[in-house]
Amino acid sequence: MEKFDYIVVGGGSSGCVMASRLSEDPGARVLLIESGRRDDAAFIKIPATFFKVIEKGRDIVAYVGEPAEGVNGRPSVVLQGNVIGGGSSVNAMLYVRGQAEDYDGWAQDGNRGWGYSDVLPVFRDLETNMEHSGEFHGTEGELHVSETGFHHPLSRAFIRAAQETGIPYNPDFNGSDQTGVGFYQTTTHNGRRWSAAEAFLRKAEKRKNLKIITEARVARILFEGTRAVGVTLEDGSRYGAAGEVVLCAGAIETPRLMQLSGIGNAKHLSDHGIEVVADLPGVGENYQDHLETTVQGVTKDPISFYRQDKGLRGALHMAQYLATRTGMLASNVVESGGFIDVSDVGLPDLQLHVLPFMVGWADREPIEEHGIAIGPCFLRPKSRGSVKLRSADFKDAALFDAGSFSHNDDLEILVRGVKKSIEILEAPSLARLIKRRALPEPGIENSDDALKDFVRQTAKTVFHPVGTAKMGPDSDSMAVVDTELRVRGVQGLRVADASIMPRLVSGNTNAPTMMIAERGARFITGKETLNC
Ligand SMILES: Cc1cc2nc3c(=O)[nH]c(=O)nc-3n(C[C@H](O)[C@H](O)[C@H](O)COP(=O)(O)OP(=O)(O)OC[C@H]3O[C@@H](n4cnc5c(N)ncnc54)[C@H](O)[C@@H]3O)c2cc1C
Repeated sequence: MEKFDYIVVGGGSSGCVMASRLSEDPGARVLLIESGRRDDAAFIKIPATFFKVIEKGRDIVAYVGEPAEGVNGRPSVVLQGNVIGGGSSVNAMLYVRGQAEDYDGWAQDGNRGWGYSDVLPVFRDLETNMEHSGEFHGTEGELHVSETGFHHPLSRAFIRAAQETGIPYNPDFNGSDQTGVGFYQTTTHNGRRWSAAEAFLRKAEKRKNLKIITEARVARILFEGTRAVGVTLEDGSRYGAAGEVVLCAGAIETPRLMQLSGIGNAKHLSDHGIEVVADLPGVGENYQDHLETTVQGVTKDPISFYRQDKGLRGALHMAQYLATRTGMLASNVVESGGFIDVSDVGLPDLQLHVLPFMVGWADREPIEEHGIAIGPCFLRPKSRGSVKLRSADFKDAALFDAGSFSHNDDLEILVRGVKKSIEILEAPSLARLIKRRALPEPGIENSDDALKDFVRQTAKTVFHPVGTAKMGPDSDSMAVVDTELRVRGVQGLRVADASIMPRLVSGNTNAPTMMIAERGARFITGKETLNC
């Protein structure tokens, strides 16, 4: 059995950061195992073609949840990256950290050392921001953050229209106040996607002490007693870890791997004939995700992204992009949006993702016309779901319940979000471009019941699953990892991905997940300690 000091399971957003940091010490032998292929596909690199990556499906996995009452019996379909870079190679590239209050809330729940003042320096250390500098932004990190070089006229019109409804313009959602509308900062650099792989792995993969295996799935963590000592792959091959195994497989696969390996709710594991290594009832529980619905308007003129990838027009966009890295293909598509407080709670509780075309979903064909889509998305869900085992067989998909709208407040926020989005669509700067509203059907905003039904029928994830191996203090019986991300009840095992978030942050999850991995690596290498 080949032996390493550290084995990192999953080469996604967190795994790239982790493998890069652990291999900085030339004396440490590090193995990174990724189930997907390398991130060589051209569509991964070009910002606007991330839709093609999703359409083609080669570099993503779709997790299909149980049909849920909250979404009119529809199953949740949650896409996740299955490629080097993981989510950061297939996502919409929005760089958003969330609110200071998110992290202060984690700390108030007993996670000492995870307040905003603790995590802000880490965000800054990782970042090179092309526009912003000062208290909130870094200028020397590996992660390039910039505004894309292309802003669609519909994105600009949205920003003006939203201001006409009273929402302020905000040039920096990662600054002192998240409130407002504007252009998103993105993980792009010189017109290309800047994934965690580009930022952290490209340099590290040249090191002799880092071995990367792709297209290989970890099936189980190996234990000697309660110490993690390695992993077994699907094909039966084994690798040893003299130091630690670090789980970075994402919020669906990480808890599944833990359960398959004997870490989880003892009763659930025993029901599937799995020998219990550690009884941790929190594994796979506390699943949270962001859901959004959609408000769409058909434009008078053929100005949107609709069919811009086809025929001669598509070829011209590609030629411009290849020659100059500019034009529509340099756009991350979800260029604009914002954060608003629709429930008068004193902080934004709703995010808007705006697309300069009318998008469909797994169970909803796109409207075949030019238009704009405004996606209201709740920020701090109260609903909870779970990831459990269907069987002890690794090949069986997880029994996954997204818990969509299991708490009514989440539904109410989206109803308010739809009303606000309609108001924006009807404000002068957009109204002059819009021929008719396509979704929701005009008139239904007069009935809250009809709006609720519309939300249940159209709500979809924005692919931010977290929380299934949550961090928490000793007093929390559902905590899976301690504040240095060590799995409770065992030795030599940590989780350093999106699973550890106790509560979902108020925004997109890629930047927070990389921050978590960076801290995890600092704890492992002893660069930082919380003495927990
Ligand atoms: C389509 C999409 C759009 C998104 N848009 C945005 C956005 O614009 N901005 C933003 O901030 N966030 C966005 N996100 C979310 C963000 O990308 C994720 O929160 C983040 O990537 C999670 O990082 P992670 O390391 O926890 O998991 P991942 O990045 O998913 O990494 C997990 C990795 O582990 C691998 N893996 C899983 N199981 C195994 C196994 N058994 N053996 C070996 N390898 C395994 C997977 O293939 C994957 O590469 C988006 C996500 C998606 C899918």
